[in-house]
Amino acid sequence: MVSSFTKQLLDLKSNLQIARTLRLIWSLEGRGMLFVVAMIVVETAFLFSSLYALKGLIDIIAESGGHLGTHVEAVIRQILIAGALTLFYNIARAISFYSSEIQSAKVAEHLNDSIHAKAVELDLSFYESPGYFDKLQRAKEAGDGRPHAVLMALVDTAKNLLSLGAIAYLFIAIDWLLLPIMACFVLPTMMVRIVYSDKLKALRIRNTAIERASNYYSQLITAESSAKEIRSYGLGAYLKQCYFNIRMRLLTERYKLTKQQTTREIATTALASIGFFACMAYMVNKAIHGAVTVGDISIFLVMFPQLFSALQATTNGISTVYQNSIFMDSIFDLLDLKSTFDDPKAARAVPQDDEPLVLKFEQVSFHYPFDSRLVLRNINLMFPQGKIVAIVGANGAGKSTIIKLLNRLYDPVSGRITLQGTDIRKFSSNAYRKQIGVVFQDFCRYHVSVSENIAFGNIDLANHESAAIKQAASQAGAHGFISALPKDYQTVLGRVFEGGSELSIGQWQKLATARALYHPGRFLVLDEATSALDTQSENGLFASLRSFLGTRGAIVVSHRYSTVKQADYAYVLREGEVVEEGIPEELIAKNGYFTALFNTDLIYESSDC
Ligand SMILES: Nc1ncnc2c1ncn2[C@@H]1O[C@H](COP(=O)(O)OP(=O)(O)OP(=O)(O)O)[C@@H](O)[C@H]1O
Repeated sequence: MVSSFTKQLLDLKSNLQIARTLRLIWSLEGRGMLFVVAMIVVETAFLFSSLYALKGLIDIIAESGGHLGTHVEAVIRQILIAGALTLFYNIARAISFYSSEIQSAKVAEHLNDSIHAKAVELDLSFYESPGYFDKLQRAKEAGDGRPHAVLMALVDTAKNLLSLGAIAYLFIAIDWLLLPIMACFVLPTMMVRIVYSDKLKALRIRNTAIERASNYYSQLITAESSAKEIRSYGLGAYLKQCYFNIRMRLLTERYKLTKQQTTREIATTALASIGFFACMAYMVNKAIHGAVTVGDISIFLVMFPQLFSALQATTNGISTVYQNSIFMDSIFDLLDLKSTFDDPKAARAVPQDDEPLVLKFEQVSFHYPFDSRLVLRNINLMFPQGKIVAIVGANGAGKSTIIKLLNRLYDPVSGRITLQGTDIRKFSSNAYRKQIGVVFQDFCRYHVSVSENIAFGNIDLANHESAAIKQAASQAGAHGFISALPKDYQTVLGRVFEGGSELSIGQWQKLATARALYHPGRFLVLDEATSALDTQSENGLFASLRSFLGTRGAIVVSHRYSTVKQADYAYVLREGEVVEEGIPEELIAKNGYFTALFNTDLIYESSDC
């Protein structure tokens, strides 16, 4: 038992996390926290002074031997002192409670902000790693209240130690023997608590992975994204059972431990009660012989439960500090992650002149961060501003990967991507990305207003002109359905918020296109941006694409010939390599892989003619 307690105290990693947590709190809310600590000390001082004043009062009453008349003044003075101290104690307690709540909320907000800043700062490769998700999930699970919990547990422990010191002083003042006698009877209960809090902590760590599995099932059962399939495949009962089985496994282990703890605690608290009565008998015996006063006995009666709870709170406090430090570990793990690509210290300015820009892939090869398989091999591509360039290929050929590299979400493993002859790694990634508006294949549906959905395309703009937003929507073919929404451009979308309107997948896709068109970049990337559009909408978009592109360049990924044939140039990708390239009509004439890819479309086209 003792070894587990000392193990906790000597656990170096936990100690480092506690120190770092305190440094974090200090850096965020140092003064406020000092105030909280000071108020707690003041509160404790008032509590024990008021108790001591009460003891004095009882002693005066007892000494008067039933003739209070001669002691009235002393009694009134003592009552006033005890009353004033109790009042000050209550005020100090209220102030320390209020200030600690405020400080805790402030620290929690700062911490949430840091976690969000880290999630935004890290590059996309982190989202490929299950390890990152584990860290993010653990940090989120740890909760923003942990630093405060560590601090409060430390402060409470200090406060309880102060109380123990004050109680010990009072007991010694009555009779020093009381202290060792009670320690013998009370300590076993404390030990049981320490040992079982340690065992509970170990159980929690052991079961983290199972706990996550149960969270996964719970999320699956309740999420909107899985609601349709769960109903149509009738998966509800099965998934519910999976969740239940895991929870039962977790609960059974927990119950077993709690049961053991309870039986041991019953025995040790019985021992503590024996200790209490032994001390009482000892005190009464001394009182009979006039060695202690009635005030001493009264204060002993008041102090004994205080001693018990202060000891209990001290040991619990130490356990809480260490348990919370494990959670802080998860938060610090996340905050310590470093982005894998750093912007250059002296970043080049992205060319702003009117001269048309050219983006180039030069001998680019690439594999994803956690997969050594090359998905692009020595590819050369050219995207000039003012032209529409198509990238075509079968599923898995590497088209979307090119778009991710183009947007500098990853860097090539060899070769380079250039803008106007300069390696794009020499620009700041934010400034570079401002040149490219993208509709990703798996675009995002923002559950905010229609206007915001479009304005997100150029969030740095100070004022969003509603005419410009409408223009982007019209170009994307979205204006019609937006006008029919209850509050047209001010309608909140999705079902996450009260009164939101849901769109069809095709309508969401048109909105994503409007967002990219609203983007100020000189290139527009459409990665299968019309996959959910009806033929009429798709034809409408591409028929006018060239006119509203103006001087911008476009890079279009599509599986439909009707779209690809609008391009000035096309690259044909097969298993990560460019196997054909040229003007679409010439590629058809070649009758090679390009023609094979669009065979069915071509048959339809010719039958339409
Ligand atoms: N995050 C990833 N980690 C590892 N491999 C990936 C990742 N994303 C894609 N891949 C692999 O890279 C290859 C190219 O994928 P990519 O998404 O670029 O294909 P695509 O041509 O866009 O296909 P589709 O037409 O189906 O959209 C595939 O073999 C795929 O398995």
